[in-house]
Amino acid sequence: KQELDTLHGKALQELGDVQDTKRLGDWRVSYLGKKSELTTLSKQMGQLDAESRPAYGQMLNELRQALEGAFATKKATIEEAEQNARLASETIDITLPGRVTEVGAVHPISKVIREIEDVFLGMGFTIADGPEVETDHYNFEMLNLPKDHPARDMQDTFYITEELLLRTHTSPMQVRTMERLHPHAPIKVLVPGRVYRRDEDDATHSHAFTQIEGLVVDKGIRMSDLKGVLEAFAKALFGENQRVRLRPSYFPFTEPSAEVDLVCVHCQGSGCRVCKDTGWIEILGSGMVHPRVLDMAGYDSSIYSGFAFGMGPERIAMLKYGITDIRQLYQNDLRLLRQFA
Ligand SMILES: Cc1ccc(OCc2nc(C(=O)N[C@H]3CCS(=O)(=O)C3)cs2)cc1
Repeated sequence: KQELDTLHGKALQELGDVQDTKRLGDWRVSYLGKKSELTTLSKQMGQLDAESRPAYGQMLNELRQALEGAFATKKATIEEAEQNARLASETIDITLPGRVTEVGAVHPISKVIREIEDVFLGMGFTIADGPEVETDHYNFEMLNLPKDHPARDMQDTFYITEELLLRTHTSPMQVRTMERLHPHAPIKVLVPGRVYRRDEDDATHSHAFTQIEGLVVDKGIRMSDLKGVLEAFAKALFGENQRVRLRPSYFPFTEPSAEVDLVCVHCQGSGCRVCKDTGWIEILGSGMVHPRVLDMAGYDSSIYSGFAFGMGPERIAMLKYGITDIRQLYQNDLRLLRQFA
């Protein structure tokens, strides 16, 4: 009896220290398994005298049941603890804020180019793309800028060879379009693209910038068509109550030529430093296509007429979004770019 009580106490004491199912399994093997003391004692029952055997057997069974019970309770406790631990680790706190996925943003210049393209697409223009490495022939000669013309040095040009250069405007692609569609097809084409200038890379100029030019050629195209189209463009981009003003100008490839002003977006025309107190801001250049340009490209200028315009999307973006320094468009400052997401 004494021996069994000691065994009972030892088993329960050890069970108290068991914390996980692995250790629990080991305890079960050592106290209830084939090689356990309990099993050994049971086997030795045969050596007992007959009259004390039933009582002893009874005590052995009670001990086994007690240990089995203690084991089952411990097992349930440990499993519950493990279950709770698992639940705790897998608990998702749904009140936590979501993880924001970083999204990019469209660059203000790209945004403006797309808006400008949409406006002219809506007016039935086609969008064309052309080579950035051009010939002197298409970049200058076909635009009424012969070899000795003084206007050439205005276009500080990156020459690659005597004949090859980086285009200084997107006009060559309009010439190519006329050559492809002449002598009769009407033309309404918009040519956005990168153009290059050699003059110093200062605060307001960059060697490479974007330009968008447009060309309309048909029978009976008049200056009023030019004004109407450009006014519709200005209203689409800068608001319905915008107005445009045409100021006489000169370009070798257009005659007459006109620079187009917008009512100052900053002061609505009352005058400020942005518009130098004139109330107007220049947004683009334009004019009726010079008859020689039409003839050289295969359209008979006695039958056909047309108008053309050219603008810088950087400048349009600056006006539209109130960006005062052109360099801000190239510094990739996220504080600026994020505003266009
Ligand atoms: C066949 C053809 C005939 C005529 C053409 O005239 C395109 C034109 N461009 C301008 C003009 O002022 N452009 C500048 C404005 C700002 S800018 O982006 O630096 C370039 C006026 S008329 C084009 C093609």
